Amino acid sequence: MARILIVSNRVAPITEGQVSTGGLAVGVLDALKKTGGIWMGWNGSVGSKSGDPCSQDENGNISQITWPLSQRDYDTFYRGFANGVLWPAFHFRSDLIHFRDEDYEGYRRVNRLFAEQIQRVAKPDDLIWIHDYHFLPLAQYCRELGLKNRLGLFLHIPFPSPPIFRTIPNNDALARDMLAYDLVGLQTAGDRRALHDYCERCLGASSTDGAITLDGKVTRTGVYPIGVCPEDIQHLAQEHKNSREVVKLKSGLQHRRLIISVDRLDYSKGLIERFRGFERLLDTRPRFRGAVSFVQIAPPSRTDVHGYRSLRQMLEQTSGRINARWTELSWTPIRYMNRSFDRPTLMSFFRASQVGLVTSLRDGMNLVAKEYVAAQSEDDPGVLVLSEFAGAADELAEGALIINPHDTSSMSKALQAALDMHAAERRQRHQTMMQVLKKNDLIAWRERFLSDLENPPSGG
Ligand SMILES: O=P(O)(O)OC[C@H]1O[C@H](O[C@H]2O[C@H](CO)[C@@H](O)[C@H](O)[C@H]2O)[C@H](O)[C@@H](O)[C@@H]1O
Ligand SMILES: O=c1ccn([C@@H]2O[C@H](COP(=O)(O)OP(=O)(O)O)[C@@H](O)[C@H]2O)c(=O)[nH]1
Repeated sequence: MARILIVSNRVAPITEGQVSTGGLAVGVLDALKKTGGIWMGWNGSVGSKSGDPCSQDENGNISQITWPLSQRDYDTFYRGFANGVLWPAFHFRSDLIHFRDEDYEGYRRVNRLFAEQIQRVAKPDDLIWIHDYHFLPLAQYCRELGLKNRLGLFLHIPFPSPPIFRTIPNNDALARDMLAYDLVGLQTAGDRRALHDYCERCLGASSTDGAITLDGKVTRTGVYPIGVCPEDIQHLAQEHKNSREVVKLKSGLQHRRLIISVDRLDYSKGLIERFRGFERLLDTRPRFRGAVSFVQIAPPSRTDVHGYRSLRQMLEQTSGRINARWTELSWTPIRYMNRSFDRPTLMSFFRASQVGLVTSLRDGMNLVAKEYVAAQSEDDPGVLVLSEFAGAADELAEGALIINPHDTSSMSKALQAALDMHAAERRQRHQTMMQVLKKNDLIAWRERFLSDLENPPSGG
């Protein structure tokens, strides 16, 4: 296979022990470890000039080329347009859009800069795999610079329905530029349908199941649900099951049952709804009072983007209120932590719990849901309670308890059912989900996408 050049805004730290809390970085790193390749992107720091200094780090077969963003580019590209306009709209929260012309200009400027960085590194046969909403127009800029490589985009977040996509200023220009890619990959069939619908209805493109054609240019589309490496996770969870952190967790629980959730602190994850669902469980089913603890790990994310700070305040208020209402001298119902943990520790926490709770209001995939399942022991697995609005629900609906996070009472019923579920049913559900995770693992994700990128259908 050709050399792989990956481009994403967030690049995972490849140094052992450093925590990376976003699914894109976690998934791409694991996928790239097996084949090797080049990974280019932002180094996470704000400097005086975007793209300079550009540094190269080698780690095994992965070579990382990263650079800073200037304050202006960080503010306009990352904070302003990517996370203040595209992120809310793609997560069906047009009400949170904060549009400014200078942010859109910054978004385009940084996309041009990334195209120039790619041009410096790319060899003619490289397969260029670009990730996420930060780079909708990047292929167009690469083409303008004369790059002839195969260019693929994988969108990690949902694609909204046409009326919502249309709330994004300049939506038509963005979508047209997106069609400069050779292949656009999406997490679910629903996301792909929404992209096709928009291009047909609003751009006048023609579309078949696997391609969109506009002005004679064909863009292939595909559904590639990102996966995990279940065996690696099983191994991590098993290996760390008696680690210092797990011992601390268990001693705090004092043999109580554990419901666990792990998310970046983001309004798309349904954290307030989840706290209310847990409260309803305590309210309506007294036998769980003092008998179940809920641990919420929520590392802060995008703290300087509109909407995130107020969410944090609301969560503090809500968890504080619930705890003040129910806490006993020897029991605190919600342990809410604004910090991150490394993956081995998280996987061992998952294994030590009875319920994994994912309540996203919209989520591209939600790797935590898949990791939760993979980390369980086969003999005594925990139960996954999963929002129907996370991409993961498309694959795990048979084994998880599927909920609507807006329906507090059905959430609390699902929590009760999960806590009361007999071992035989838990094992059966776990097995069903593990089969899916093994079939659609991270390697399958990478190989299917890259093979479709490398081998266009005849005539494509
Ligand atoms: O880079 P940040 O701004 O700190 O945000 C972290 C990442 O969040 C998003 O992750 C998504 O990708 C996951 C893997 O495919 C998927 O499971 C999840 O549903 C998505 O929300 C974002 O898409 C990434 O670009 C960010 O790096
Ligand atoms: O303290 C933490 C919290 C999360 N994660 C990882 O961050 C990723 C989150 O990905 P997900 O797809 O669930 O959501 P995203 O944050 O990308 O929207 C998962 O691999 C988690 O294991 C982590 O390593 N440490």
